[in-house]
Amino acid sequence: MIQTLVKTLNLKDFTHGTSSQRKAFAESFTAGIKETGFIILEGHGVNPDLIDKNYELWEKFFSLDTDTKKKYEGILGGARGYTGFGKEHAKNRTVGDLKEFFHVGQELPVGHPLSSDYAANVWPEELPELRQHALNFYRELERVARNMLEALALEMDLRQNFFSDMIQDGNSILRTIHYPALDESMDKNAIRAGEHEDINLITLLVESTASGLELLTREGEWIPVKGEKGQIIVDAGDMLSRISNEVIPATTHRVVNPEGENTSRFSMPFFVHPYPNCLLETIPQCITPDNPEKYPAITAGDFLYQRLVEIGLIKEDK
Ligand SMILES: O=C(O)CCC(=O)C(=O)O
Ligand SMILES: [Fe+2]
Repeated sequence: MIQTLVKTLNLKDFTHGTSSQRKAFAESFTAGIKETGFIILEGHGVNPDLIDKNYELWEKFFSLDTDTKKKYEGILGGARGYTGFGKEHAKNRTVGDLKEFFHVGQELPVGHPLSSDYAANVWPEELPELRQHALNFYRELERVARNMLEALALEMDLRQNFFSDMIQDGNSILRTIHYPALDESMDKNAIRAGEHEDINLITLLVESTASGLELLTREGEWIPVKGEKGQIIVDAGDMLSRISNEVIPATTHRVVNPEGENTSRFSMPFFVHPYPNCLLETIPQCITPDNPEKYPAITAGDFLYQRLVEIGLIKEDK
């Protein structure tokens, strides 16, 4: 049932296909995120060795002692660097998630007009190789995101670069997450990642090392989704929901605690964000008499700030 509900698509159909294959890909992707919330992507062209190398290096980082990891903590509400265990919680929860993670953000050349909009990345000095591999991976995921957004624009009858221009030099985040094996000291009410929607336009979830990811169907049923090695799961976030006037709702998902073998889990979501000054305005085609405009325009930066307060990563200025 799960296999039939969440479609598997091949990105080559869009990047190298005939015009009818491109159209079919765009249609299936859009229908998938609209109706189910997730699609599984193959043929994305990200080198498997690059994925393995990133996992290998990040696993080494998370195995460092807590004091060492904390040297890289606390940069702009977790926008960059390390966020410690239990700190982030889903929007309507007070119990922290059972995870620690590390954020890598956009790096632009010195003198680039947007370079001062972004905090500098932090790199663990214990792992000198990490920077190059993480940034290569970031660029590759940006490329895949751009393709997916072009497909979405095609299906929505928008100009090809409508969405991909929004993420040009954008504020996307590569998050590597470590969910440790459960132990007695952990809060019994906590789960690996509480039910939530992502803040951004779309998310690319690179193959995780274990199961646990679940999707809430439009019918209100939780179903497990596990990408196989080499696959990327793609879902829609709140920003896309907002500008599409909820025509494409954000996907509700969570990561549940292991039931069988109690092992740690690693995953790497890439949150695809616009540049901070990008105006999130409702797409006119998504406003109809039955679906009048729901949200005023807001910049991506302001929207992100509001949401980071809600999930406990930023304390609001009073
Ligand atoms: O670990 C996963 O598979 C999903 C993580 C997630 O949903 C998130 O960090 O927003
Ligand atoms: Fe998420």
